[in-house]
Amino acid sequence: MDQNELKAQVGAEAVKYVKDGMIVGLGTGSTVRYMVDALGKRVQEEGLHIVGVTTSTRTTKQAESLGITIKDIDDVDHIDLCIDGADQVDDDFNGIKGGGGALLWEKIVNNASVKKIWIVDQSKLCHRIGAFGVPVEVIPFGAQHVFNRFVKKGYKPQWRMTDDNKKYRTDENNYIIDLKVGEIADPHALAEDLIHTVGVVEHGLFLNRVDMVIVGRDNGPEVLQAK
Ligand SMILES: O=C[C@H](O)[C@H](O)[C@H](O)COP(=O)(O)O
Repeated sequence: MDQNELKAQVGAEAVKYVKDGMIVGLGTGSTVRYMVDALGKRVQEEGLHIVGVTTSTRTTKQAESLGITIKDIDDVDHIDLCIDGADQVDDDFNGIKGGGGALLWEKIVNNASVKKIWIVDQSKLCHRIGAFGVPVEVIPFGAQHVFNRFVKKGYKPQWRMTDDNKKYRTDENNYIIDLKVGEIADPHALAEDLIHTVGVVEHGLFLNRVDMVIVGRDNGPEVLQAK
């Protein structure tokens, strides 16, 4: 199976966990896109009643176009189930997210969710996260100083750029700096350091934040439960 088929496979598998009446957190990314399509199909064909809370304007647009009711996160008091993608997941279920720039809203939705599922194709699994750069969302004011600080710390920062060579802007109009740190020996220590850096809004290290990972494999989806 090619990567897109694996993404479609886990997208279809994940929506089986959505039950009538649920408030569902909808992640962002190319894998989630398949999941939202599959969820839209259930809404249209089975009359499934759910409310979605999205993690990006992209996902809002897609979900609404499929007839999924969307509410603002502050108009719900909790989210029953969040289904999101990830860029890397390690043996301890630590993840890196934010390859699509949605890490801030994703972490807020993750925080408000009772149950959390990630959907990934098999290429995303690793022993230690870090080969995929860690995205860090920073406010524009003084962002170059934050960048310079990361250089001094040896975090090998790179500005996230758009195709037309402008600094990428998130849904909150912030910048993203990707840290090309390589395999991370202590992700908790790095997370602590990043979140205490003035100017940093959030980072893409998602540690102890998932209950189940559905992995797309050639012989069918594999469900991994967090210990
Ligand atoms: O900001 C984007 C999200 O964290 C995505 O869930 C993550 O980057 C994985 O995306 P994809 O399914 O496209 O690989």
